[in-house]
Amino acid sequence: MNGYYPIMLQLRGKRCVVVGGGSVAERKVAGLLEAGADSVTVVSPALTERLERLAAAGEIGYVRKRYAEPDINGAALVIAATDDPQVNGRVAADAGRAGIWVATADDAARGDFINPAVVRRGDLMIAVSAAGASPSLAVRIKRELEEKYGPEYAGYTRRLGELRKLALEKVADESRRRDVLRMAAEEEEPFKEAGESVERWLERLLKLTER
Ligand SMILES: C[C@@]1(CC(=O)O)c2cc3[nH]c(cc4nc(cc5[nH]c(cc(n2)[C@H]1CCC(=O)O)[C@@](C)(CC(=O)O)[C@@H]5CCC(=O)O)C(CC(=O)O)=C4CCC(=O)O)c(CCC(=O)O)c3CC(=O)O
Ligand SMILES: NC(=O)C1=CN([C@@H]2O[C@H](COP(=O)(O)OP(=O)(O)OC[C@H]3O[C@@H](n4cnc5c(N)ncnc54)[C@H](O)[C@@H]3O)[C@@H](O)[C@H]2O)C=CC1
Repeated sequence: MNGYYPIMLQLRGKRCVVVGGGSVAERKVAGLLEAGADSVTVVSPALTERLERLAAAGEIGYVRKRYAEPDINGAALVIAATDDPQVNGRVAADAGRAGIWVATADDAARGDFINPAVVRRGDLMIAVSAAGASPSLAVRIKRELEEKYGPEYAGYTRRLGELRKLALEKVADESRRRDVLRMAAEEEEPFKEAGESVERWLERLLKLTER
């Protein structure tokens, strides 16, 4: 069994380098951009059409050549996604020596992290991993979760965030505040009340927690 520690990384302002420009690299780049990474550079002699477009639009940096060690200078995160296991191995070794977090698309054992399958609904993020045993299982479970947690959860999560901010300001009693916030996250029909202002929502929940 593989042990992994799940964390949510803030990538804003961090240099991310993807080595390789094929279909796997394209998926990894898309994931980095969705996560808000603002400094993504691809190193590869060739790019997919979509990566070409992203490079032309300035959304990603592009170094048109085969990988060499200096390409990962100053990186915080590196993903090796070429179709050449030897190149991926060199990237992993170079990054390892430089103390840079690295993942390899062809052999998880050589890297420091792996990418889970992800459902994003605004600030709500659900990540599924089988630690490399079966990417297809992670994808299947992601699809099931997409059905259960639809696009409406983006707005619901945003409102919960606003409610929590307001409660932190207005409800001094810690245990009552915790009750209110737990109830808000468990409301049976959270979307029925979507027209309700956050202030009214808080009032209603406070009434429900009155002894
Ligand atoms: C270890 C890991 C390392 C990493 O890449 O991070 C890894 C490794 C490998 N994947 C392989 C194959 C496939 N990968 C996918 C898809 C995804 N793979 C992803 C993650 C991971 N893949 C990490 C572990 C995830 C975990 O378990 O937690 C996802 C979830 C996220 C992402 O890539 O961002 C993304 C779905 C995105 C989405 O749809 O949401 C599909 C299905 C498809 O393409 O539809 C197939 C074919 C079917 C199959 O094999 O099941 C191969 C064999 C290659 C070969 O045959 O040569 C290896 C190499 C190996 O196993 O050593
Ligand atoms: N982790 C995952 O989710 C998956 C991983 N894989 C693995 O990922 C590998 C790559 O798959 P694809 O993207 O489909 O292959 P691909 O053939 O579409 O792309 C390979 C890319 O690597 C580039 N490349 C080759 N040598 C290079 C070098 N020396 N320096 C920089 N770039 C170089 C090529 O120009 C090309 O852009 C596969 O060989 C497989 O082992 C495959 C499927 C899923």
